[in-house]
Amino acid sequence: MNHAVELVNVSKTFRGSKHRDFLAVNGLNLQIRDGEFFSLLGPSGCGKTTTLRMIAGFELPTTGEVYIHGQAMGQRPPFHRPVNTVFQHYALFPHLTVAQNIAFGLEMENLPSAEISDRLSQVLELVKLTEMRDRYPRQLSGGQQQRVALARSLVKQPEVLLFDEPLGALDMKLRKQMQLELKQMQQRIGITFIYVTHDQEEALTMSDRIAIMNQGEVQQVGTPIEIYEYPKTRFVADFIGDSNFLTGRVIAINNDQQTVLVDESLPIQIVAENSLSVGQIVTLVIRPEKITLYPVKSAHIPSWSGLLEERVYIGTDTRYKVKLSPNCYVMVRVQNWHRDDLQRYQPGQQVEVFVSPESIGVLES
Ligand SMILES: Nc1ncnc2c1ncn2[C@@H]1O[C@H](COP(=O)(O)OP(=O)(O)OP(=O)(O)O)[C@@H](O)[C@H]1O
Repeated sequence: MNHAVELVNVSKTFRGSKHRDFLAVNGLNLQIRDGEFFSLLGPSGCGKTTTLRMIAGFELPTTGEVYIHGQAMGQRPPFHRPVNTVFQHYALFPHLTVAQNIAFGLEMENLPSAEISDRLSQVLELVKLTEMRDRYPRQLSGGQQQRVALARSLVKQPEVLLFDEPLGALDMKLRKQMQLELKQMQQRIGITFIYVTHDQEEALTMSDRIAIMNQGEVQQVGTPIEIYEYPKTRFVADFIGDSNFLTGRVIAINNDQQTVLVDESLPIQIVAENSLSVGQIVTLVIRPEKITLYPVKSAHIPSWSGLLEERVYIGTDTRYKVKLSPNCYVMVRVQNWHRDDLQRYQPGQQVEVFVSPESIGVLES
């Protein structure tokens, strides 16, 4: 398969003061496909920006190699790489119009004016700024300024576009709108986007695939559905969305269903991808919204009995805290379909807690 970008065993150590070195990126192997919207997601300081800067050529790896369309980048400077970076702080020239800002890079390359004009009109159309071509940056909204910054990169026709938290400065509503616009634009032009963000919802909304990073290492690479529904590590399950983590011991295995005992008194059926053995200690990952509450026990539905201790109304959903045993609690999220649902369960009430075996993740621990 043709990879747009490949990182082979890439590490970056920064020399600190008093010879204290800092390993910001540790033995990264990544393959980013041609035409893919790929995000690097992780908490502050996990090495996302450093990884992006090594692809762009602003930093050189301490070890390993970056390949772009099969070519080793070695020590090539940024302007000799077929990539372009869109930053959060888009420095538009205040004294140049939208069109002049976008065409600036092409003029520096001394391209023929007919070609500049053609490419400019195409890109203006693409980012829907044709009507605003003669305005100055101060006459534009934040979102429009961001589109000019994007157009300025697109007009250079890079094979790969790199984004470092490009929407960080925008307010929530505009940010959401720009997320959709960016995604649609990427699909229209079909080039590879590599996108750095610490915002999980943003990554889930826009990406074809996501790499979750922590402390300089990739924890998991997958589609948004794979990452959310099948987290492979506790870090991923905790970082993306909310999770209940329950420690359990495998007590029985029959066919593809296993029975796990949680907190030594609460049996539950699970379906594990990997083979488990009786006696093994595992961590169960249960998303709060995968849990169903019932007011009374049913003979047909296996459930845990619990005491509803807390209820928090959060608009779209209500969040409950249910005590299953003296040391074991679960958080439950129930969607507020009808206004009547809001009063259905009261703190102090006994409830039944049900989770389908297919909805339970298993981490071996
Ligand atoms: N030039 C540098 N010199 C020394 N340390 C650096 C340098 N650049 C980054 N680091 C350190 O490397 C680590 C990774 O930084 P990086 O900017 O890649 O993280 P990040 O995941 O992008 O975080 P953020 O979301 O906060 O930007 C951090 O601990 C940072 O302090």
